[in-house]
Amino acid sequence: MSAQTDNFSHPEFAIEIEGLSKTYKPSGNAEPKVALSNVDLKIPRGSLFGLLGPNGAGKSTMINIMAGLVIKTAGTVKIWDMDIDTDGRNAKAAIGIVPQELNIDPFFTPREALEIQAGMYGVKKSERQTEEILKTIGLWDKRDSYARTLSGGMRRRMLIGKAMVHNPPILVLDEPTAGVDIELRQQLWENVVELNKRGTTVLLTTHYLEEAEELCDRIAIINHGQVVAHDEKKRLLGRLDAKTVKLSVKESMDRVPDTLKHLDPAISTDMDGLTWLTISYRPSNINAGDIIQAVNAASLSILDLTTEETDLEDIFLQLTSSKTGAVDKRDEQAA
Ligand SMILES: Nc1ncnc2c1ncn2[C@@H]1O[C@H](COP(=O)(O)OP(=O)(O)OP(=O)(O)O)[C@@H](O)[C@H]1O
Repeated sequence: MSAQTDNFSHPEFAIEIEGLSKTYKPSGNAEPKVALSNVDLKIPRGSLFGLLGPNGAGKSTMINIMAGLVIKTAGTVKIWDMDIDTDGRNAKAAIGIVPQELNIDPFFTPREALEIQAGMYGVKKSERQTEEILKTIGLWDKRDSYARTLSGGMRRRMLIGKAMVHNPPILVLDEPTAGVDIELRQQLWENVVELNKRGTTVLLTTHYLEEAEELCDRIAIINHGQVVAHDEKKRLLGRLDAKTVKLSVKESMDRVPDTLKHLDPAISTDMDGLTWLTISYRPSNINAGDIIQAVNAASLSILDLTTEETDLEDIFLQLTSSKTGAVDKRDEQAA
């Protein structure tokens, strides 16, 4: 099924957040809790956007503000170009939220659950797309089975289906594969990618770095209520200026040759007795070719070579390890 874009315009950004802050009021003697602090975030229409962050970073607060469940302290939020303050009803209609908890009534079948949800959203019977949605989420065969007989992955898909009944152009999935086993996770990923291909803008929050790395085309990392990075996935991965090259050499060695000292290699010997040089370098300063040349120039014969790329985990750790959450907005204009 295609996202309902007919009744909506085609804004450049599916979601536009500016200066968004949320401070939870204290209960008792507790301190007020700043959950979001001056967040700017633009989510392009059509993207499969990953919002990553450690526990307590502010992801759920952001989603709950979009859903109208939490009242923001300051800032503006536009959903499909509609301000949640001045056009809340329409803004809400443009978004379907798949909650984290598997709160499904066990005595309804997928077909019934979708029909009831459509009724709650005031979708006329003639306009309901229950069959199409059930086919899209791969539950057509199970349409008349009680939810209690469905697997965790199927229930999760049923929740996605429920979020789609009013045909919103944006789907927000809060930790969609939490507690779902690896095989079903793969199925769900395929489902989400398919929805995105058909035009739905998808925003997902996740703890699983590999999920964001595999699925998302854009990623924002949030920490301590601030966006610490936001970029296309490719650029984000290319951003950490660090790579490692490992070379095995024919010669055995107990100290670093003088001509290689500037590369600061670590020397190790593997189980087969081969000598390995591990060299970390900054691609912006030197390339692997120069390193190989230097090793050859030190009269060492290279037998084998591997390089280690930066992955999202390196970036995530680098950006979220600081206590204050250093704000790095270098590439935000790319949004
Ligand atoms: N109702 C509330 N009252 C007070 N503080 C809250 C409330 N809800 C959330 N917080 C606090 O605000 C901060 C952000 O929480 P939030 O749930 O948005 O983070 P999160 O990134 O979604 O984390 P998680 O992945 O664990 O759900 C946390 O420090 C949390 O303890």
